[in-house]
Amino acid sequence: MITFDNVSFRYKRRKPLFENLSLNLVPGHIYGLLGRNGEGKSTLLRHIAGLVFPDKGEIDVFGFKPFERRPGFLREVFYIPEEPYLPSGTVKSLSERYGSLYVNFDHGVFVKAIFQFDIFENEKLDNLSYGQRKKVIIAFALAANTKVLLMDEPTNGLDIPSKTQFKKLVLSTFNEERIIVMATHQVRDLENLIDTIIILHENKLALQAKTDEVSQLLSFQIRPELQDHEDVLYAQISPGGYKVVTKNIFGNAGQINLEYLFNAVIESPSSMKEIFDQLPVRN
Ligand SMILES: Nc1ncnc2c1ncn2[C@@H]1O[C@H](COP(=O)(O)OP(=O)(O)OP(=O)(O)O)[C@@H](O)[C@H]1O
Repeated sequence: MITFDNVSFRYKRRKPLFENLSLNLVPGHIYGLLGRNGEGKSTLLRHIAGLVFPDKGEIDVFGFKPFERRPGFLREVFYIPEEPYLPSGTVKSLSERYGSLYVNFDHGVFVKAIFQFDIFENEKLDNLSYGQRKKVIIAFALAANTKVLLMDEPTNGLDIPSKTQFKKLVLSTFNEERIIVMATHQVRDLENLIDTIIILHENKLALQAKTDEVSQLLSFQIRPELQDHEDVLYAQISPGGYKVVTKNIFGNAGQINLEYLFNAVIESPSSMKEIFDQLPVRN
């Protein structure tokens, strides 16, 4: 379990980034963390990883205070920053040298992921492109089998087939004991992968909802015209008419569009809050 209890934080000489932020993340879920540029997504991941500590409030990660960075904590939390660092050596040597830092490291998972990402085991890490380096660190992180896996913009630099492989690999290595949090702007890449959406907006948690809750409460449709639009929470013109987000009054769960959901939360935060306040409080 990861808990933020009334966390406030600002970088020195900067405006506040989080104000009394409370959050509960539980094992068995893949969270998608969304927010506009500079909203604090990377900073939130860095708080969980213990690389930044809060000015106020408490953070608990499976019983550890992250910023103490105890060995038991470091063995169970893997953080992939947007620009990951890789040491020198071959792809294979990464797993051989550093896998033992993680008690549950599965060399077989690493080899399989590397193969599926079309990377050669004997390739030198220094010679890899940005996207290939990203794939290697993702393969290593999935093989590390930590309880917590934090990924910042994991699909940046991945080509289209690799994004599909990425989703398959994440789902095939995921289990009920793990928490995965992915911060991204590439919302399409998260479709059918994440099961819970977190949106940060203006120093606060604007939304935390499971995808099935979103589809029960909201409807995403295309309307040829936008005449009677009182019920519309968000509309965007598109080739087939208007793509709109409305309340789901008929209760038929349909497909979610994460981009429109995000825009609806940013444009109509109070209406969205009212709708999502119907959900039970998470402890
Ligand atoms: N080390 C730092 N020192 C001072 N300010 C920082 C530092 N790191 C980030 N910031 C500032 O904190 C704010 C949040 O940054 P952060 O990278 O967490 O946002 P983000 O939501 O991940 O942004 P993006 O979507 O652009 O990647 C930004 O205004 C950024 O300039």
